[in-house]
Amino acid sequence: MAELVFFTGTMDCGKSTLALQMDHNHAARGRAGLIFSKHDRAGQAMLSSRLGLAREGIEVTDDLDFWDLVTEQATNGRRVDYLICDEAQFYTPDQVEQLARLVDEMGLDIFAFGITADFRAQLFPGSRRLIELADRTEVLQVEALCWCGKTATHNARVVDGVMVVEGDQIVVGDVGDGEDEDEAAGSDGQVGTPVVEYEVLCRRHYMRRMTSHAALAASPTPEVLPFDLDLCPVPQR
Ligand SMILES: Nc1ncnc2c1ncn2[C@@H]1O[C@H](COP(=O)(O)OP(=O)(O)O)[C@@H](O)[C@H]1O
Ligand SMILES: Cc1cn([C@H]2C[C@H](O)[C@@H](COP(=O)(O)O)O2)c(=O)[nH]c1=O
Repeated sequence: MAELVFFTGTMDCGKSTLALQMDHNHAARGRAGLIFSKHDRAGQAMLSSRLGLAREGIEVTDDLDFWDLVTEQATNGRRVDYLICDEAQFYTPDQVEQLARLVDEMGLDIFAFGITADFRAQLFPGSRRLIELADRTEVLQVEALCWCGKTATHNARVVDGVMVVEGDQIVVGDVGDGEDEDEAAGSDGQVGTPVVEYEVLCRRHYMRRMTSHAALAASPTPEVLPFDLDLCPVPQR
C-alpha cells in the first residue's frame, strides 16, 4: 500500500542520511525513484548528508508542481515508483497536497524528510501540512543532543554567538562547529558580516536561551554553577 511518510527530528539527527539510504535500498530492488530537495547547504538540486554522501536531485522551486512533473514522466513512458523529498519543511502546503494526491491516485511511495519547527519553535507551513496529511510521521531514532546531554528537541538560531528569536523564517545554515565567533566569517565568507549558525537544544535550555556558549559564559568553571545550572553539567570547552 502506497504511503506518504514524514520522517522528522531536529537538525543534525540524520534525516538526509536516511533519505539517501532509503533511496539506495529501494533503487537496489529495481524501483524507480526521483530525488528532490530545496535549499540544501551543498547547493541547488543536491541532497547532502553530514556523513559525506551527496546525490544530485531536482530543486523544488515554489512553482514546481509534483503532480504535473510525475504525470509527465508517466506520459513519456518513464516509471516512477517513489519520491525522496528532503528539506520538506521548505515545500509549500500546496506541494504537500500534490504529494498526497500522488500517493492516493498514482500509488507512489513518498518519503519526506524535514524539521518540523523553526528557530522560533513555530511549525514550518510545509511541515504542518505534512503532519496533517501524512499516513505516518516518524521521529528519527538517532537523537541529536543538547549540550547538557538531554535529547535535543528544538532548533536554536545563533547570530554572532547570541541566540535570536526574531528574523526571517528561512536562513540556510549549519549547526555550529565551536569556531570563535570573533574571527568567523559570515555566510558570504566575509569577516565582519553576521555569522548565522544553529544549535540544537532541549526545551528547558531553548526556553532559557541557554546555548552552550551562554552556559559557558555564565559558568566559567564547573565549580561555580549559576542559577539552576546545577541541574545539568557544564558544557565542555
Ligand atoms: N564524523 C562523523 N562520524 C559519525 N557520524 C557522524 C559524523 N558526522 C556526522 N555524523 C552523523 O550524521 C548525523 C547528521 O546527519 P545528516 O543526515 O546530515 O542530518 P540532518 O539531515 O538530520 O540534518 C549526526 O547526527 C551524526 O549522527
Ligand atoms: C531552524 C531553522 C533551520 N533553517 C534551515 C537551516 C538548514 O539549512 C535547514 C535544516 O537542515 P538540516 O538538514 O535539518 O540540518 O533549515 C531555517 O531556514 N530556519 C530555521 O528556523
